[in-house]
Amino acid sequence: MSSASTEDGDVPVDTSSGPSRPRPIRYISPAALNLHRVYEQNRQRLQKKDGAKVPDPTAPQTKGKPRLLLMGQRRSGKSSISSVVFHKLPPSETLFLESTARIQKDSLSSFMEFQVWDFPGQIDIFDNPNFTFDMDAIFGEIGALIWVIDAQDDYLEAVARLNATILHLHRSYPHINIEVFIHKVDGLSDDYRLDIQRDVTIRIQDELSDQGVENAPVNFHLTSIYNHSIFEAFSKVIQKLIPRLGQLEAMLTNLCRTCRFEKAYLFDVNTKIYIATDSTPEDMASYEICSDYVDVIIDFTEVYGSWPRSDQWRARLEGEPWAQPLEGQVACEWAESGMVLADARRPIMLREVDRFLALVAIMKEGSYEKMPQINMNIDVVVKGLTEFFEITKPKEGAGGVGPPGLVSPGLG
Ligand SMILES: Nc1nc2c(ncn2[C@@H]2O[C@H](COP(=O)(O)OP(=O)(O)OP(=O)(O)O)[C@@H](O)[C@H]2O)c(=O)[nH]1
Repeated sequence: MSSASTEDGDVPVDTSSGPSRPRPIRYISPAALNLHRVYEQNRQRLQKKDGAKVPDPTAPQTKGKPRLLLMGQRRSGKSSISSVVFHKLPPSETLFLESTARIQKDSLSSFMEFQVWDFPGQIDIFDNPNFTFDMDAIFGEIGALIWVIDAQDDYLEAVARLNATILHLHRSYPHINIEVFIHKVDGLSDDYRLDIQRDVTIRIQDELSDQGVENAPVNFHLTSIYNHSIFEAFSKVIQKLIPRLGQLEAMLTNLCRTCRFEKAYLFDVNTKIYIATDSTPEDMASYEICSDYVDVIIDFTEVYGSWPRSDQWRARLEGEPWAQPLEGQVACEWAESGMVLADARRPIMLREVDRFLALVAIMKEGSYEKMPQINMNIDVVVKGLTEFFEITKPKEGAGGVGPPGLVSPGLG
């Protein structure tokens, strides 16, 4: 399961004068070093190609952790989004969140390490009389800028500030993805949501093309913390940070074809963000049911995880149709796998990949009888996924190791 550490962030200022303080020595595994090197080379190559500024690789900001920056007007919902998605705060409790006074930095260790920075709405980093912001320290990492617009409020000023921000960034950091969350759409009708999205999109595109900026990487999402839309939007944002996402998708597409699954998702179990899915068209209803299923399993195992099981129970699970010792049926030693929930027609299957990731698939009617073959195929895919993520996983001793994910009801 993911673990998060929160620092009450100091505003990064330009500290060019005075000797730099020695930083604590941290163990970095050879795999992480190699990954960091490849990542750096790739970033510098991309930036050189476009003649953009290449930040100093020894500067403290290049820690190899992609960064998500949450920006927007005051009370637009930035802290609520971060708390609901990354800290499991119930949406109704965001009503009591205080306004953010300083940059809030979260470091998240999951299937990959990344950071989430929550900016106070009242600070304009490009036009601030009190501070000189170190732009490289903020925007130096490849990641995404998430601009939150309150759709229930007058959004013209928010759009104007977003335009100014895009224009500033476009010059020095043209590759940063800008993700616009048109937020708090829960109180709005479907038609009105689409009207707002169209209006915001046109206002941004018109302003950018007036300024001669074409094809800026700006994407739009309709979001609310009161439903799955915020998780779905974050899934899309995170997926852009995963190298070789296409290979993950190809694995899931092959699995769906071989096992005749309707849809398969690879979930980060802690945040319910999906890392990848197969190539069939996006389907919100499938995502919702799979996401709820992850929740059910987590809740269930939290309640019953340590329940001692009888030999009889174990014998039943090891018998037909699985015919395998329980240890052989689990994806890793910390976690249960191969859970099947059969509603009337479409069984849903969850299989853990490791302590962070779970494969969830919606099967077709009648596929339950073919579980032994399906399990064999899933074994192969889980092995492939494990290899894929091996290099990006946080290592023991390098910090950020969370408790086991879905603890087996039987093995607890
Ligand atoms: N209806 C609705 N309200 C939301 C949503 N997200 C956040 N809110 C509410 O918006 C209010 C402001 O949320 P915050 O997260 O504090 O806003 P912020 O952008 O972090 O504000 P600053 O820290 O001042 O920059 C809170 O009362 C939240 O409950 C949403 O999706 N729908």
